[in-house]
Order: sequence, then structure tokens, then C-alpha cells
Amino acid sequence: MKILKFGGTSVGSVENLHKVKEILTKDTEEKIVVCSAMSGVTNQLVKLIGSVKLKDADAINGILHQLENKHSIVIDELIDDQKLKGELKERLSFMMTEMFDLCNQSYSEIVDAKIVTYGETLLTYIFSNFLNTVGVYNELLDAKEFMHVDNTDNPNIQKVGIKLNEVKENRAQTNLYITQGFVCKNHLGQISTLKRGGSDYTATIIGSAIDAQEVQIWTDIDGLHNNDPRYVEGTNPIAHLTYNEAAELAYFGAKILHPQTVSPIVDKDIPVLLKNTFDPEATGTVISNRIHNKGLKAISAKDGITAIKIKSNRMLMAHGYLRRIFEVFDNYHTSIDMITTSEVAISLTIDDTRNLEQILKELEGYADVTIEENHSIICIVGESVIDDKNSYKLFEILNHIPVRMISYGGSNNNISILVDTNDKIPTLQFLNKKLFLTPSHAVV
Ligand SMILES: Nc1ncnc2c1ncn2[C@@H]1O[C@H](COP(=O)(O)OP(=O)(O)O)[C@@H](O)[C@H]1O
Ligand SMILES: N[C@@H](CC(=O)OP(=O)(O)O)C(=O)O
Repeated sequence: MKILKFGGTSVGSVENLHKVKEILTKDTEEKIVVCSAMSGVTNQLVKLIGSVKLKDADAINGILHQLENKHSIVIDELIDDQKLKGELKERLSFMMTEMFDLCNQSYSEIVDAKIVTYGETLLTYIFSNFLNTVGVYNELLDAKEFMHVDNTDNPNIQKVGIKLNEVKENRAQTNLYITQGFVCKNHLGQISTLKRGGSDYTATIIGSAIDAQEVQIWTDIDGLHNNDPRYVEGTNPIAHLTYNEAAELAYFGAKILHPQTVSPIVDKDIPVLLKNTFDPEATGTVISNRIHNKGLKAISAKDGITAIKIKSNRMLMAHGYLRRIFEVFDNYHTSIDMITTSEVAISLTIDDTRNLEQILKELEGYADVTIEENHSIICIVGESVIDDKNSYKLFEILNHIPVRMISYGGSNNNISILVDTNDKIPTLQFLNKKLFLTPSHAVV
């Protein structure tokens, strides 16, 4: 069994849905297909939720109308059979009424999750019916029936596997299942999400739950590139990455992968393939535990970082002081990414600022605290990257860009620097030139 995940762009138009169909029908192997919402739809749903919070009836109606139109056009163009077309339109209209009713409830996290996951529900319903009508028989599985994820950081994979097998057993025999990414049920049995971009995570949770042979993530680019192609020209796909490398890159901003994608499949050593829907023959990237080559592989950037400097002339290096600082962050479930220390100060970074006010209040009890917002962590990744004889070149960045923090040696596989977000793109471009475009770029 293989798991194939198709992202928003891959399912974002009728033309692309036909391409997905081609990929699915290349062989008859058993597959579970995880689909995202059509590209742009989840963003529209997020906007819709904003309007629900504001109780802005005109905006709500406007967005619902756009969503109905968008999916209605897809049905028109995709489905030839008039009877089926009518049925799908009727179902679409029913789902829009359900959404309208939700929009008229007062805002809550459950209402939020129910609304924001509709994009996946709409798309999979239409796509599954389309496939069936053209002879590609499949069963549509409701992910809410088996993606029971009590703890999104550490899902109970076995539980998902048991539920998924139960759901499959009650359905007709087929070698093709279609389901929704992103949506899950939480520990209270309420509808929830795996966070933005979470369909990748859905795919690897399912892959691990059923001991899949491999997980394929189909997107709009030919694999994970050595730098962010949105900001840097001349980036190249990387043929092989280790789980460690992929996890670091995903966590530190490589948008192609949800940060938690790799974690469910590492222990089972299930490979993840990143493939291009628009160029299926392109090699793409294979993520596995095999180290093909060591040294510098790729650079990524994570925005929305806040640096916190904690200064205390009296106590910093005193026994137990660091513990007290870390406990404050721990008490507010706020994880720390980078840390540097001096004799009298510690600087650290966080990306979750929901509890920043309370954290600062507690820290200010025994230290001077300053914060700097709008920073980005630039992460240079590769197995044993710190031993790469070219890695020294990255420090030339210091001649060009004000660097706020550097983290070197925390792991052999990652060197991180913190810069103002306004300097992110020049930093990525400079590092690309220095580390990848100079002739001697090579590894240990
Ligand atoms: N290092 C990288 N390698 C490849 N793509 C990247 C990288 N960093 C950012 N991206 C962006 O990620 C996009 C694919 O991710 P995403 O938009 O989540 O796809 P999907 O719609 O398939 O879920 C690419 O179009 C590319 O612009
Ligand atoms: N549709 C959701 C989940 C997702 O994973 O989407 P994509 O595969 O297009 O990144 C989102 O936009 O966040």
C-alpha cells in the first residue's frame, strides 16, 4: 500500500485534477490518496472565519457565494453525466447551507475547525465522484472517522491504524481510497486540524498507521530545493535527504513540507518521496534514513521569530538560574528555538508569542528583558554540515548583513543564524551564491 498526497495546486483546477487522475491510474497498486483543498480555498475559509468573528453578514454571504461558484464550475467542467452533475450540485448546495448555518453560530474553536476544513470535504467529494464516473473506482473515506489525533505533537499512530482498518473493512473492496488531509478529531472527539499545510502530516500519519510501503507527496515543484525558490533564483532539487535533514528543513521553514511531516515515519523507516504533479517523471526528492552524502545540503528560512534578551548582572551564571528561565517558558508551553549565552545575558528565540506578555512579566521579576520582533531564522542544513570544509563561507555573511544570533554546534546537522526579516531575502541570496554557486561547493 502506498499513500499519495496531492497538495492545493495539484487539485487546484480541472486541468490539474485530470493530471492527478493520470498519476493514480499509472498502476493498479493499492493506494490511499490524501487530498488538500483546492489552492486558495483554505485561505478563503480563513477569511470567512474572520467575517464570522465580526458577524459581517455581507462578507460571509460574499465568500460563501464565491466558494459555491468555484466548486460548481469544477463540477460542470469535470462531470459529463447530467444526472450525476445534478446530484453533485445538490450536495454542494447542501454543504453550503451547512456552512451558512455554522457561520451564524457564535465563534468557537470547533466552529473554526469545522469551517476551515470544508475545502478538503468539498474537493474530495467532487474528485472521488469524478473518478468513479470515469471508471476509476474508489471509496471516499471520511478522515474524521479515523484521524483521531489526541496529541498533534505525538499522535497515537496505532489508534489511527485500528480505526482506519475498521472504516476500510466496512467499505467495498477497492485498491483506491480517497480521503481528506488537514482535518482530524482531537482528544475530546471534536473536529480539529493538523495546522496549516497539515495534509502532508495526514499522509505520513496514515502511512505509519498502516505500515505503508512509501508516502508520496505530490506538489508543484520537482522536490525539495537547496534554497527557497520563491526568493532565490537558480535553486536545485536535492535527490536524497535523510529524515534528520528533512525534519530540520521543514521545521525551519521549507514550505514544501509541513514541519511535522517526517516524525510519524522515521521509526518505521518508510520513505517519503516528493514528486511534481506537473512533471511526474522528474526524479524529485527521496527522504529516508540513508545518508547518500554528507555536508551542506540546503538552506531554509523561518519567519515570525521573536528574540528575547534576558540580562542579569547578579545571577546569570549562578547555579539554577538557567533552569528558572527555562521553567518560565515551559510553564507557558512555549518552545525555544535558538539560544546563545554570555556571562551576563542569555538571548533566545520563540515563534509562539501567544503567552509572551505573561512570560515577560515573570522574567522581569529577576532580570532586564528586551524583545525584538520580526526576525527570521536562516537554517543551513546537512548531515555533518559543521564538518563541511566550505561551511566557513557562511560567516562571510557577517560582512554584509547585521546578524543577531548564531547557533553553531548544537547539532552536527544544522547551523542557524538570526536576522531581521527585512534582511531575509538578501541573506538567502548571499548564502546561495557563497555556498552553492561557487565552484568548490563540495562536501566532506
Ligand atoms: N526548499 C524548497 N524546495 C521546494 N519548494 C519550496 C522550498 N521552499 C519553499 N518552497 C515552496 O513550496 C511550494 C510547495 O509547497 P505548497 O505550496 O505547500 O504545495 P502544495 O500546494 O502542494 O501543498 C513550492 O511551490 C515552492 O514555492
Ligand atoms: N488546505 C490546508 C491543508 C494543506 O495541507 O494544504 P496544502 O497541501 O495545499 O499545503 C491548508 O491550506 O493549510
